[in-house]
Amino acid sequence: MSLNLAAEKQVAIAAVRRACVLTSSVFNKLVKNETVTKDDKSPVTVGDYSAQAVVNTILSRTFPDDPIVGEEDATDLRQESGFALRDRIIQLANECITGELVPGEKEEWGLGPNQSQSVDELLDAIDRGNYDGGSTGRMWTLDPIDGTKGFLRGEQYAVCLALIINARVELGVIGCPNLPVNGANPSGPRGCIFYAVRGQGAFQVPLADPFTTTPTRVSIPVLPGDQLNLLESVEKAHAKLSFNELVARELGVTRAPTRMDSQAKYCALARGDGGVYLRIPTGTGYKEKIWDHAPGSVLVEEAGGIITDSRGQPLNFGLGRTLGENYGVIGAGKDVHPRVLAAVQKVQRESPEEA
Ligand SMILES: Nc1ncnc2c1ncn2[C@@H]1O[C@H](COP(=O)(O)OS(=O)(=O)O)[C@@H](OP(=O)(O)O)[C@H]1O
Ligand SMILES: [Mg+2]
Ligand SMILES: [Mg+2]
Ligand SMILES: [Mg+2]
Repeated sequence: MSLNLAAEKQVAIAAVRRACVLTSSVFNKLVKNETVTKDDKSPVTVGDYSAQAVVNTILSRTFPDDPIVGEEDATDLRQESGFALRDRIIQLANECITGELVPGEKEEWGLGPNQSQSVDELLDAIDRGNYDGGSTGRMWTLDPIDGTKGFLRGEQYAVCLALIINARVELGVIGCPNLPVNGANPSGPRGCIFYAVRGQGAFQVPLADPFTTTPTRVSIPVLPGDQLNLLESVEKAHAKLSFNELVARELGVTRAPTRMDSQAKYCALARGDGGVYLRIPTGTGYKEKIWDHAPGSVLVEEAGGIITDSRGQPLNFGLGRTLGENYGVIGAGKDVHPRVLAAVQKVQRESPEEA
């Protein structure tokens, strides 16, 4: 049964749209000391923190009882060494949240021009993302900037938000400020939002034109010789690209893969720009985070695709902040997915050193 979730969808799209405007403008103003390295060596910028503050503030005003699993937390910003960064984040978040309504947003979701939030309010909003997750009830999951490395390079990144109810992703919204609106015209206008409510289909809407919504579908290969376009990570540390080469060979794919940061890969798959999402872990024991896959998975499923791990198991969003025992992610259209899964498993059997 499909849930309605009309209000949740509108709030989530409005919040993601605001965060996209914020992060695009931050990119143009970013200076060197506005990026810090987290304990796991990954980068985080004033853009990530302020986008999480904005989205969490909007969600908390509308759905005050819903917990949020967000990527970032404000611990570093509460220490004296983080005060300069903190002040910049507060300024950016307040500018964004008190700015003009974004189209499609209702008055009561945003904050008025005189409603700047205090430092504590915004740090607490960031920390609303500290929920541990779990298998029951409602929770949101937020990646304020997915693909921070892509963001810093001026390439693909995404603002990603999903609503999970009883461990099932029911709503996903992904904003891609740098993704061409038309995949067939890469030099054309950029910036789009993708969204899906389970049972209601998947859609794309340009960031600049919120009233032109188009349904998206995964592509269906017509001829047996049709070349699949593999969508892969950019960072070698995130996915084993040599494994992907063996899978491509097994599938008879000779065209070069498309490498792209972030859940923009799921969006490309959902609108038929790519044929396969393939992410095989590098064997370091890294556990995938739910915010890196929740919105993308419902989007692709609603666009007619299938998402599993490399064993063919569904992704389990009910185990906490990570996907736990899921190993790797394979996404593709219904007809293609079984072929890719078989190819992955064959390579795992025949080249165990790669698996
Ligand atoms: N070691 C390792 N293995 C797998 N995944 C990792 C790893 N380290 C980080 N991450 C997460 O990867 C997120 C970005 O994924 P991408 O697919 O965009 O990767 S890539 O940048 O294109 O390679 C990235 O998301 P963001 O931190 O939001 O950018 C991380 O959550
Ligand atoms: Mg990160
Ligand atoms: Mg991420
Ligand atoms: Mg992130």
